[in-house]
Amino acid sequence: MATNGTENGEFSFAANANANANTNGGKGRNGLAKIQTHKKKGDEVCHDDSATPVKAQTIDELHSLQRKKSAPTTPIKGTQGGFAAVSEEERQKQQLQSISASLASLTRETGPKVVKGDPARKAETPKHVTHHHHHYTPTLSTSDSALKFTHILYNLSPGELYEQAIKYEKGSFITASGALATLSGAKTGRSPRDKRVVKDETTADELWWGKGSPNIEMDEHTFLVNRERAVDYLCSLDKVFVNDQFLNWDPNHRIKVRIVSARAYHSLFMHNMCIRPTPDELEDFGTPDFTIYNAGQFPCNRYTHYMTSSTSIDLNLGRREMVILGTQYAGEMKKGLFSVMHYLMPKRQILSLHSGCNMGKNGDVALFFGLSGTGKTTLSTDHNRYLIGDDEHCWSENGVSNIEGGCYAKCIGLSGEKEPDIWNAIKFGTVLENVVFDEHSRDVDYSDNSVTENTRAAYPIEYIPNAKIPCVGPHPKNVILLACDAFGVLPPVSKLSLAQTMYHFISGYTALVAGTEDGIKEPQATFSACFGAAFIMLHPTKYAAMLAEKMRKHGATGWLVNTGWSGGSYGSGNRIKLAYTRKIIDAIHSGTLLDANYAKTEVFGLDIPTGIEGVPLEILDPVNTWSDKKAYKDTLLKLGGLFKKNFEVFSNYKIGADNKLTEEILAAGPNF
Ligand SMILES: Nc1ncnc2c1ncn2[C@@H]1O[C@H](COP(=O)(O)OP(=O)(O)OP(=O)(O)O)[C@@H](O)[C@H]1O
Ligand SMILES: O=C([O-])CC(=O)C(=O)O
Ligand SMILES: [Ca+2]
Ligand SMILES: [Mn+2]
Repeated sequence: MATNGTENGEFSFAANANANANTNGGKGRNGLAKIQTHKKKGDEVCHDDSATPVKAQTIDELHSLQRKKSAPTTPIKGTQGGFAAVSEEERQKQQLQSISASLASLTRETGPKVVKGDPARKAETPKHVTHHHHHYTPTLSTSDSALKFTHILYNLSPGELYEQAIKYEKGSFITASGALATLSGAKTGRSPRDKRVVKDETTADELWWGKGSPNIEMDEHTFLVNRERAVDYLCSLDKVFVNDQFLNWDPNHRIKVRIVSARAYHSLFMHNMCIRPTPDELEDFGTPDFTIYNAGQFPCNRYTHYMTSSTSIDLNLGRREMVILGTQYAGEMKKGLFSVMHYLMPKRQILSLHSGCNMGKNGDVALFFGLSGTGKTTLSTDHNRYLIGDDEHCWSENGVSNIEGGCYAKCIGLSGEKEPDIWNAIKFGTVLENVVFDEHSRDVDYSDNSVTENTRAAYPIEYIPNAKIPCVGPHPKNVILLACDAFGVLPPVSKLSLAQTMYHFISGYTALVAGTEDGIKEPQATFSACFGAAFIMLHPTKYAAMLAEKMRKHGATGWLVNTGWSGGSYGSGNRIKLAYTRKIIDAIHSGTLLDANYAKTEVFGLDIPTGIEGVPLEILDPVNTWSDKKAYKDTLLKLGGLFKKNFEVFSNYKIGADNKLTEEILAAGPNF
């Protein structure tokens, strides 16, 4: 035995100490006391750990053991009648060919060379390399871009996306509750004035264009210029994220979407917001019905026709493609796809709705319409009811279905006491946009609007404990129209006739408070047809007629709920307590409000209940809560006038089969 531990020419403190331990009773050669570990009887060698040895010879080998090779994302289908199905190798090749085809430039002969996997993992040599070839004969012309590989990070899991975000995207952090905090860059909300739709022979006739329409026209050629810009940008990167997912829980009307993006944040956001395919469904995915090219970090070219800023969100219904340039706000993808559904679904006699939706234990379904910030997510997330969805739905002959696989909740002022289900959904896997947190504890301060007022959480719907999965339900019984009336003159709740429901649906009113920085501002009335004019593709009366028809057929009751101010306008009154609004909503669901006694209000002619359990009597008629009665009347007339003015453009349109409903709707507005 070597005496100084230099066996094999190596020096080891442990070996040295052990050797000494045997010869001089615990004293090292230099007289220092040896650090004594448990000395087992009869064991002459002192081990510094008794665990079983690691099964690796090198550090690299050790690390390679840590990650188990996962089953292929999509398992190989069983063989049928002795004939082998497509081999895994072949299937992977086809999938990559499809992705290369998606990313193909329209002016060069081949799609990019794509390879699966993270370029950072050099050890893993690319196995499946694919080039997409157009059908004409390739020429020998080539470019630098044709020589390089683009790595495809395909349907990554939340864990993988967290790591990509944290390693490569500045501003990505794990919060104390496990969510991924991200920044969406310069844009923290949607850019409706930069959203363009290709006007071609078909869409020129089908879509709503002109005054009031959200569809700003662009031509096909300009679309292709922007598409090429986005595709070239994406292919120039070392890696892009590709998500293949679904929209719409109604299996007969499911839409396959592919999202190509440059950021892990975008991939995780869409992973949460769209419906996640099972491995089997992914295997049969084939060609997507719609593709998004999100090159949001790259601006559009101001020399390109139609471009008025560095942002452009372009929809081409004919090509079934959307291109995003110059905005990283993830909501553009969500709402862009919603626009597509607002086009595709009505073609199939299915009504698409900007609404939340939930269902009681007895199967009674309620829809919650309302503009941004009026309470769709907050009120459809109800501990006593099943959540079908918080924002986008379809109403077909078979009932309702959620379009999405996740929720997108506003976070400003969020508290665990007031909104426990949303609070608890902000955990591992959830994307938290633009929030502020403590740099050490990573506790989020939901009251902090330093980055933006529009802080958001995107989480899979199953993070809400009583989510109804699959997210479908029977025909709605109640249709609740939410308005956040910062003027404080609309009653907290009123029961609507069918004509009134249509009037308020087409009006799409809310009044939010403009920026609060330079002191108190006047409430700003917003009218947005169908409570989502920014996303509709056809004329509002088309959707209104479908809603009226469905409500009549299925005997649904309409309600108008003011989740805004009481006791005065913004500045003197206060926002109605969420607890009271919840009591009102409870009474609608249970049916007790349907049977209550009602009184009519002046100007708007609304039927207001004379009592609701758990809600102070005096707030039910807003006139009681204003100390200055004249100011109340003036404000009421002012708002009534705004409604009238807004509705003028709709007075020439026929809604439904005959003129009767149209006349009733026109008469159902404010009267003074
Ligand atoms: N009485 C009330 N009723 C409903 N919401 C209230 C009330 N008082 C305050 N709020 C707050 O208003 C906000 C409503 O936002 P919510 O996320 O539900 O909007 P949304 O209608 O889903 O909008 P979006 O379409 O933009 O997602 C929440 O922050 C909620 O806490
Ligand atoms: O789309 C968004 O950014 C948020 C949202 O739900 C809406 O505005 O209706
Ligand atoms: Ca919402
Ligand atoms: Mn919304």
